[in-house]
Amino acid sequence: MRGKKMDGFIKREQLLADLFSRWTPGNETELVPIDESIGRITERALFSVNTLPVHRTSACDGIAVKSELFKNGIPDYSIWREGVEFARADTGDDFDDQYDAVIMIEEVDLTSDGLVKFISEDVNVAQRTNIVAIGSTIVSGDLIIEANMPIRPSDIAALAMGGCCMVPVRKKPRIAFIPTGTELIPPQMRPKRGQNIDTNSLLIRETLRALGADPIIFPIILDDNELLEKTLDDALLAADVVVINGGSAKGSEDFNVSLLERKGQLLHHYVAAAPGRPLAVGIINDKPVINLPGPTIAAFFGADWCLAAIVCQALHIPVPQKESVLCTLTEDITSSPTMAILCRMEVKKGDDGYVAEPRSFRSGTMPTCLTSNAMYVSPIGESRKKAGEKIEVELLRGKEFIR
Ligand SMILES: Nc1nc2c(c(=O)[nH]1)N[C@H]1C(S)=C(S)[C@@H](COP(=O)(O)OP(=O)(O)OC[C@H]3O[C@@H](n4cnc5c(N)ncnc54)[C@H](O)[C@@H]3O)O[C@H]1N2
Ligand code: MOO
Repeated sequence: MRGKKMDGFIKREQLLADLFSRWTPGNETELVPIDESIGRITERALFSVNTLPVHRTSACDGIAVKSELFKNGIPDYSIWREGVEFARADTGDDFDDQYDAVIMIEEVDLTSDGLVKFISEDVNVAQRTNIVAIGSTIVSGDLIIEANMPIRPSDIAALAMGGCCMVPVRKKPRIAFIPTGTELIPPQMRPKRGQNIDTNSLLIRETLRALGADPIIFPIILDDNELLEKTLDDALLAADVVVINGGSAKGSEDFNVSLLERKGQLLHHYVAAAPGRPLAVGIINDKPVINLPGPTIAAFFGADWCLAAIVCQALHIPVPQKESVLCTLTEDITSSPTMAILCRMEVKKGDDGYVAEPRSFRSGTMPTCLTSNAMYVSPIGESRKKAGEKIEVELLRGKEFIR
């Protein structure tokens, strides 16, 4: 009996390289208001149109004075009046140009009738003492942020300082996702015999959003060749990339790969990565079309290595790297030397550093696998890892949540 075929498949890296050599993502950009720019990717380097401070300001809470009066030490201040010989000037305040230095408030007492007293004789005042110079925060023409950078809250503050209120960013790639399968029902319904819950529309929608794409989620499409073709045509009109989910293997209703072959160019079917070996990629009307395998964990892995790379290529950014930690493996894991095999892991704090417990997608329930906090992908060539061995696993949830 012929079992599962596990060799002769293309490696993930080569599949992506082949796709990217045949597909040039668009260079579309748009201007977004600064308050909607979080997470977007800068299209070009951005420079300040502002100079701040516009005029010199006080560097501390204090009183502004004329430094020339202090040439010979503290002058006779007994008749000083606020607004004449001195003025209040707190941190960041502008003040009248007759003053050119600021004395910290801790050095003086201000009386209720507007007089001032120096607390100590030991006060040095020179021109520009405690003064923030014009343009010392930012100068018109200064670089604020480079091109192809994701915008964070502190970047937004820098853009605001520089007067960049409409931000040129890369357009979010529109990724159509078509869930296929007559057996599928939405999560709000109770499954009956022969039915299965569509988990992947939500899984992929949120994955794509987090990657910076604009997902277009189609309704569940029955396993009907004509309907699938019509939906694919609609998706190609609406999106930059199309993902058809399910129907990727060899079942009697697995139409999608032949559809892809018929309508465009099929580049690869089956990849040296599991779960999700039957993943297919092709090009139709110069747009990538991915047939992502149906099982939830296969869709997860395919999204993690394939869809993430496609979105990042479209956004001109590198694929985000996950934080990894070195762990001691608690159980043997077997993989196939010809395949990159995903094993979800639960990383815990052990007596002697972190330990990683395998959460197999074959044994155990799926939620323990899907909600686990880490993943390990066996490199090609590796067939086994033994309990007690050290392995580097990638975290899927912050280190601070490891228990
Ligand atoms: N004879 C063979 N059978 C299978 C092979 C093979 O090489 N030869 N490959 C297996 C592998 S590996 C995978 S992975 C799956 C791929 O399945 P398909 O992409 O063809 O998906 P379907 O047949 O439509 O469904 C399989 C399974 O997944 C569920 N599914 C589909 N869509 C969703 C969704 N949106 N949300 C949740 N679950 C979904 C579907 O209900 C089925 O249970 O094929 C193996 N078989
Ligand atoms: O065995 Mo398949 O590679 O995805 O689950």
